[in-house]
Amino acid sequence: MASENPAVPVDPAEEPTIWSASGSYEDISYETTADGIAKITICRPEVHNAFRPQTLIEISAALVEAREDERVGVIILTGQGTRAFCSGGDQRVRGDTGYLEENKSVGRFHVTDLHVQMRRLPKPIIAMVAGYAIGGGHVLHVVCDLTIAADNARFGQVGPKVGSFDGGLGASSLSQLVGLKKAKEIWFLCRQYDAQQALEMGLINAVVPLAELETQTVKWCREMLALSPFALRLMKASFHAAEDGYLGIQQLAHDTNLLFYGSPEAQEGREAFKAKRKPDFDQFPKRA
Ligand SMILES: CC(C)(COP(=O)(O)OP(=O)(O)OC[C@H]1O[C@@H](n2cnc3c(N)ncnc32)[C@H](O)[C@@H]1OP(=O)(O)O)[C@@H](O)C(=O)NCCC(=O)NCCSC(=O)c1cc(O)c2ccccc2c1O
Repeated sequence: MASENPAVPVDPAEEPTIWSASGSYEDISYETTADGIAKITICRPEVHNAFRPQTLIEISAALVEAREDERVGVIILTGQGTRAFCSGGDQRVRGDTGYLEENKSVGRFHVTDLHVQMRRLPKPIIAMVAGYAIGGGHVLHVVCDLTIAADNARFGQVGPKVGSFDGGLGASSLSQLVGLKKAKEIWFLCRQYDAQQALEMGLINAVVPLAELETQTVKWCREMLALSPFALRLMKASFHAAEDGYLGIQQLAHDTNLLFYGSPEAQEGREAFKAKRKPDFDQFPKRA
């Protein structure tokens, strides 16, 4: 919002949001703001934004786009319209071998790789949820780093009702969020929970009026954009390191490498190799 008094600087968190669309996608849209927010929207409102393989392939491509874009610091994942964030796998293309991509006879679960990609992506991903986050759509928001929900949001798992289950992050991350007993309740009873209940159980970060969902989510994004991107990257990796085992440690370790490469000590090793001389590491302290 423009300040009425030109002497008073505009709070960047209050700047109006102008989205620019890019890419050519069938099931999603990809938009960015000039100040570094990317928004990925599932555009299948006729099925409450259920995903088919193509949808997940496109989300994955858009995440790569957002990751590679050095201007982007935070990513919003959402669904088109106000009735649903996402209702999970499109049951119309669920085959006997997994979800079927067009023109393929053998199915698979594209979410397996997508969940890993979201977890390893070194920028915060924020789920912006209006309406249903159900089944695999619920797991998607669980895998996001933060969730802002509209007051009409409804959360729940339906797997055991429809002959499915997600024992991956849909179980482990969920129980980290809400505790083991509550996570088991969510899966064993397949109830739906409203936004307030979800907030109370630690499943989401905030509930806002539906009409303010995007402005509030953008405000959260801008607060993150004002912070050190590398510190956020390391915090995301740190939160996942233990649960992700060696691969979690790998992420943190390689992030440390990124920092180490900038140090005179690492540079001495590189320069000595290139100059075909012995490296002089004696100049560096053996730090306590
Ligand atoms: C979400 C609902 C509770 C909403 O109910 P409501 O009564 O408001 O709306 P309708 O039921 O009338 O829905 C409107 C319209 O959308 C269609 N639709 C909704 N969800 C889906 C869906 N997931 N797939 C296909 N179509 C859907 C619905 O049929 C209506 O169409 P019309 O033509 O009749 O108008 C309720 O809709 C609901 O319960 N939906 C089903 C939720 C569901 O079963 N989701 C799948 C769960 S399993 C899953 O997601 C999953 C995916 C994976 O990739 C996995 C991978 C690995 C392991 C496990 C996985 C997994 O479990």
